Amino acid sequence: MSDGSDAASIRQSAVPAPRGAEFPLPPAAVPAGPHDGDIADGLEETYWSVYDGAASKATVGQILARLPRIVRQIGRLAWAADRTATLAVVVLQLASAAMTAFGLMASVAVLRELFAEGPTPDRVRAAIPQLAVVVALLSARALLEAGVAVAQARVTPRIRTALECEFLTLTAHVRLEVVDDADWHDEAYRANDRGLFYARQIVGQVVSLAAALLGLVGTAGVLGVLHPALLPLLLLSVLPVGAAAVRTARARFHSFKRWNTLQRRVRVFSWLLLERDAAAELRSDTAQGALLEEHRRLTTRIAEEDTRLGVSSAGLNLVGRAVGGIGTGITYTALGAMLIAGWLPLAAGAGAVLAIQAAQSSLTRLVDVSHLVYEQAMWVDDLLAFQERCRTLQPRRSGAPAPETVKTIALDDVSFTYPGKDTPALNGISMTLHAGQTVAFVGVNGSGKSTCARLLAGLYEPQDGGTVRWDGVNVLDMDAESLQARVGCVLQDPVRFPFSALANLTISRGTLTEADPQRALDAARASGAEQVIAGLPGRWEALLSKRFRGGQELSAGQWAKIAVARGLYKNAPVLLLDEPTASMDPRAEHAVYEAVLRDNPRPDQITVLISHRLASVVACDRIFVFDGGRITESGTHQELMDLGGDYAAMFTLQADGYRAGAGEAA
Ligand SMILES: Nc1ncnc2c1ncn2[C@@H]1O[C@H](COP(=O)(O)OP(=O)(O)OP(=O)(O)O)[C@@H](O)[C@H]1O
Repeated sequence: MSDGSDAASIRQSAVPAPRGAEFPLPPAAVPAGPHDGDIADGLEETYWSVYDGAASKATVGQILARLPRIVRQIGRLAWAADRTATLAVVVLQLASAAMTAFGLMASVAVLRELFAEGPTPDRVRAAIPQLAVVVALLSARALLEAGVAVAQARVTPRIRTALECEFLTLTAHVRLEVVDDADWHDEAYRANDRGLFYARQIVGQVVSLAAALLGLVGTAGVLGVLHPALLPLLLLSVLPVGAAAVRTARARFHSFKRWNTLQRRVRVFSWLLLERDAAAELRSDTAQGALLEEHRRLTTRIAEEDTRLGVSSAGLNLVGRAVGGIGTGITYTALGAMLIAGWLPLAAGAGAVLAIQAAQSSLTRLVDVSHLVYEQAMWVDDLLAFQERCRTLQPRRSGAPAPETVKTIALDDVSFTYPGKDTPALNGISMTLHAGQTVAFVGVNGSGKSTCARLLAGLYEPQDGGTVRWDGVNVLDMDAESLQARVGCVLQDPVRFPFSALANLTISRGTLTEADPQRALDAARASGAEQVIAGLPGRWEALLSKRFRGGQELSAGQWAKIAVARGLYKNAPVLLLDEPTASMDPRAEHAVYEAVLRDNPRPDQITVLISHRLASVVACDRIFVFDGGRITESGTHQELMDLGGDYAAMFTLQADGYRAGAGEAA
């Protein structure tokens, strides 16, 4: 051990020099939110709003050109989800459109009887059978539409469930380094948040689109039967209505985008004001007022946007109706001329008026829904493209399963760079670990310890030709997930599974329902989780989450013990402990190390311990010191102390701290 003056000089060399003045002062006014500049502008550019307002930018031609593909795509999804229900939707929808057309023809027949020569009572009596037909057809249409709604209600949730299951299966299995990629994460969030949501909505919209289109075709057919010259007349009447509907739909989508942007921002503030995790800090920072002020400012803007949208919609509707009115005026004038010229009987003229009105309302609906479908299809496309991408990012499923036991793991020239990073996290690491050994990884923050552990766990794969071999077999020749099943990992920030205490252990063996009671008890004893679980009402069955009724709250240290128990319960040939005791009290930490590292050495297990508290690694068989992604020193504690390098400097610094504290206390 070095004397005091040596320790002081080592300490001085180990402590990094203070940063120079190159780091600029922050501005005096804090930007209010997660995005600089104007709120709406900042949020509009976020990854998740990429397709918001797409329908307001697309031309009518673009929308029309895409619609058939969208309908085919949704049809395929529906067909795969439920063939019978999909077929029912199509057949019933067609039948309902036919009923509408026949209903119109029957109405013309009623009018013909009413406009015929003769006394009024006779004319009314003569019209009664045709009236009965109209009523029967309308009733049949109502029944068919109800049938469409029932079939649609069957198929829609199935599409959503099928897509959601596929989405989660694919994303939950992608390789770990993919999840580290911020772009992938953004896409996953977007697909989950929007794609799945709109996938459910779009089915109903496509059905409405088909209904509106069939309605339009049906009325055109009726007009063609009444008189072919009525068809150009229909065009004259519906075109201005269509143009007005396009304008209104665009304005609505544009405004919706702005509204949505603000709404998302408001949710951030409501979440912060409500969320349990933020509650303590919010109060201690006395920040409620500041957040409420921001919330109020945004909700005021939303209210303004709502009013603006309402006023502009009213204006656009008025213009639309005026334009439509001109079209209708021209149509009716032409219709009148045809009647005067005797081209058309009066009853057919009245029927034409009914048909034109029906066509106008079908067209308005068609324009509205096609904009909606166009925009929603962007999100659904996005989801499907993301799923395709995830299919190419799955772990290796070829190769033999990893062996149940391992004697030696050898890393040779292993390098690894995280996606999007320029500098490697690991750079030419070589080491050999033997069963029965406990090794430690130490080093400054960011030196590559956890990355190396994850490579050992098969969670990452070596790049640039480096190899990891289990008993001589390259891990790249093994099934990736079977390899991961052979490594128990306890991480510094363990997942707090909102399940029972027992399920929090069994999950490490891939099950929430089947337990090995003796193994669970042994793991709980060795980790110190036994006392935690014993103190819970319900013990093993206690639910570890306050989010649910009857759930229990654990402290960070208690969660750490559960996490260690989980790692031990896995009973794998390799156990990685990545700063598992950082949040434990000193006695609990000591107990874990005693239990895991000293009392319970397993000749068939390789244990890797990552720790910044160097007192806990003293007893390890070998210590690897990491710096900048390389191993700079390795050996036993004594060998490294004798070397007088970084490890000795760090160890002495920590030991000195305790000694100084003890001196002051004395
Ligand atoms: N998921 C990630 N994505 C991108 N870079 C990462 C990721 N995880 C770690 N890194 C980077 O890789 C380098 C090594 O990180 P690593 O977590 O392996 O260090 P460490 O020695 O375990 O650090 P610590 O002691 O702070 O836990 C660091 O520069 C870090 O910023």
